[in-house]
Amino acid sequence: MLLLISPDSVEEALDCAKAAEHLDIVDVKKPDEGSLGANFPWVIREIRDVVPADKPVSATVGDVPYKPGTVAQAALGAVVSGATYIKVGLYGCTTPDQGIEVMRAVVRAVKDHRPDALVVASGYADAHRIGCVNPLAVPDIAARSGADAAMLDTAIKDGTRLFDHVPPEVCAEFVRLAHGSGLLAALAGSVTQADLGPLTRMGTDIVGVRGAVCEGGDRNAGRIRPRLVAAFRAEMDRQAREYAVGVPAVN
Ligand SMILES: O=C[C@H](O)COP(=O)(O)O
Repeated sequence: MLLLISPDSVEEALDCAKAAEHLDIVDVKKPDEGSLGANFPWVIREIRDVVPADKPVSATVGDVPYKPGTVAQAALGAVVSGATYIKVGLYGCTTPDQGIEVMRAVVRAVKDHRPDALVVASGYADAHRIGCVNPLAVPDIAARSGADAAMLDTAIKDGTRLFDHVPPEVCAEFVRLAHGSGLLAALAGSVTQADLGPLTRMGTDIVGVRGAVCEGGDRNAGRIRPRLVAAFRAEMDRQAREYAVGVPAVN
């Protein structure tokens, strides 16, 4: 399982860089513009410059409306700025067809510019609270639009977590659906170390985290701390080892 960490600024990205050996992907976002809030192109560029070259930089394109042209252009902005994982939150898409339309436009915009960039279609575990597409529709949206990964995050960061909205057995079905279509499965949403056992066992490819590696577990007021990234990775590694030898780790 890969560890994706979401800094909100160049300063936080520098702290991620200090913990680079413990993480896999640096994901640029702007949390004060939403769960998948998009940051400025120059911030993506500066973060690309300070993160070690062997670590991919991801960027969120926003909690996007059902406006395929607008979103495609924003996605191109992210890839031109140096991101090679482009994450789109299908916030304003109320039907799978709308999600496919938006994601097809994004895939074309991104891959025309950079064929090796990965496109991530993200739904929301708490979709029922915001009225967007059902979490289990996301793998099919991703597959039918030519995206590379299906993801879930939470839209409303009020302390509720991924598993509060989509229980582990349903997340496991999400992962199965994604893998069945040849996609990567990414899961996030106030994930804590306690969630790593189930996430590992269900075969999650990427876990996305911010709050759990911020001081005080506070994704807004707290800052990302290298020692918390290291501790999170240590628990991921422990779960992976236990799973590999068939001994369920005690959470
Ligand atoms: O992509 C991952 C998100 O940044 C997760 O943030 P969170 O762990 O604070 O919910």
